[in-house]
Amino acid sequence: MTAAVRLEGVSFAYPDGRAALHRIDLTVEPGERVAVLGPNGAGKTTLMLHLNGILTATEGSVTVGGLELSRGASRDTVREVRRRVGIVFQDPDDQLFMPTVAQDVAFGPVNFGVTGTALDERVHDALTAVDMTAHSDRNPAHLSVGQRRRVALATVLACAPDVLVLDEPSSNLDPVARRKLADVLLGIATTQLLVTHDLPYAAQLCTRAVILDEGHLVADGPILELLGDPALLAQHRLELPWGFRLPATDPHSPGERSVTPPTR
Ligand SMILES: Nc1ncnc2c1ncn2[C@@H]1O[C@H](COP(=O)(O)OP(=O)(O)OP(=O)(O)O)[C@@H](O)[C@H]1O
Repeated sequence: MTAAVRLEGVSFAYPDGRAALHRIDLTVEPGERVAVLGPNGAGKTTLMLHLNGILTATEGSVTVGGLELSRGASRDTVREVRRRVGIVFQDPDDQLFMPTVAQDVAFGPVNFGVTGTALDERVHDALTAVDMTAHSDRNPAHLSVGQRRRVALATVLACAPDVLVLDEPSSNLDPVARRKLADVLLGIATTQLLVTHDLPYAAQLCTRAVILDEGHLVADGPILELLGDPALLAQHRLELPWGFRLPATDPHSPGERSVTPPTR
């Protein structure tokens, strides 16, 4: 089976010379949900930006569904990878720029050639998934931060990506929006990478976690095993919130996961 995402020996240094990734090897299979954890400055965002060609590895290779994103990759390759990989940035203002919510959500699919009824359905389904249909004619700039985050997610869902990358998806969401987002993410079979400091949310959504620290991938395994290792967490400035207990059994195992089907 072709990996959804494969990084082999990926190193990256910013133009000012700061080395941010060191020989990262990571393979994510189709349908996996992987949490990317680590302290501030660990390299999580840098890694994420390699998955659709915003940054290109200084050394090593990144492939998405078998397509390689090297420095010399053609425009067509980068465009196809950008169709396959949807990134939801932490700051929704990075991806909202149209006069209305509906136009913002339609922007991506239109760009990839979707028109007519298919386009209307994409926009409707994506806004339904994030519970924002009632706001479709509003100016995104007039929405609250949490509402803008939900619209930003809809802009990516509407493109039906093979790989969904989310940077701190739970920040600024009220508890209901947070729960509904979890339902949406658990209800779609898309491969997902979740970059987050919200360890309970990661445990709820992901089966596997990787820990980055100072640009090195220092741990990779079942998320409950990693989060259940206090020494490992302490070593990498990770902490479970006060009073939080990991589930005694794996909530992701068949029959035990509680998933509310998304309304789409
Ligand atoms: N544009 C840039 N130029 C130079 N160095 C950068 C740039 N962006 C990030 N860095 C550095 O690269 C390293 C990794 O940063 P990155 O943003 O990937 O970390 P992160 O794990 O996402 O952190 P956080 O949890 O704080 O969001 C840090 O040392 C950071 O200072």
